[in-house]
Amino acid sequence: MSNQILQVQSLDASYGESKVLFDVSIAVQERQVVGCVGRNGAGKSTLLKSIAGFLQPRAGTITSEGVDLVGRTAFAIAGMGIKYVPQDKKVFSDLTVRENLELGSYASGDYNWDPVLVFFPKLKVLMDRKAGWLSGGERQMLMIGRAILGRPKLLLIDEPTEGLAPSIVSHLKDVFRELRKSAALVIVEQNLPMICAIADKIYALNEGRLMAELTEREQITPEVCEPYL
Ligand SMILES: Nc1ncnc2c1ncn2[C@@H]1O[C@H](COP(=O)(O)OP(=O)(O)OP(=O)(O)O)[C@@H](O)[C@H]1O
Repeated sequence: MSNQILQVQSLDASYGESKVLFDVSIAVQERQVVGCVGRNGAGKSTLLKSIAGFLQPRAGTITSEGVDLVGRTAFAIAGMGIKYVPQDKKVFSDLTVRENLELGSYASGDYNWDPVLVFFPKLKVLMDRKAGWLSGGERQMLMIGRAILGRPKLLLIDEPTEGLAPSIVSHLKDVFRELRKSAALVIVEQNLPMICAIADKIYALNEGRLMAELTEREQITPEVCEPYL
């Protein structure tokens, strides 16, 4: 279906000889929030990396609105409005927050920072601070802020709340609820109350295989997801 923001079909992925994903299929519609849960090493990050073009799949197809993503570079995929926020919260540590945002603007061609600063007003007072000195929460704000430049159609966000204080988790939850008004989100999360509060659909992975696809509101609960962690 061409109006699908993302369709992954029968994806196999590996690092060298080591196979990590087996026959994984997921679908994301416009403005949907899709959660991906699973134990450590289940292959969640590998799934996001494959979609974002950082890892070329061994088999399977990945399309966005009918356009094939496999074989395109990560830069080209980002240019199509599919932005990836990795788990490692890597920023340019020696550059200021402002300079990090400037690089995001340069890459996306979007120099309007108003939406970023509406979501994350704290970044205004941190503009001249080196990004390497930011707290984990502030760094996550910068990463997500940079990713929303260019008004992406799909955000792939890997464990955004890991290690963050409850107040920042709650803030990010509100930000994701706002972001979904203009973009679809795929969020890898271990925080089940948080992801269940905002997701329309949850995929559970285990040892590289899809174990469950939860689509009914009453299934999207921490209790139902817990056995997959
Ligand atoms: N660059 C790499 N080279 C080789 N193996 C890797 C590499 N990255 C990940 N793996 C392996 O692939 C498997 C899946 O890892 P992945 O990071 O996708 O899992 P995950 O579900 O995101 O786990 P976590 O929650 O711990 O981040 C693991 O067995 C991991 O050791």
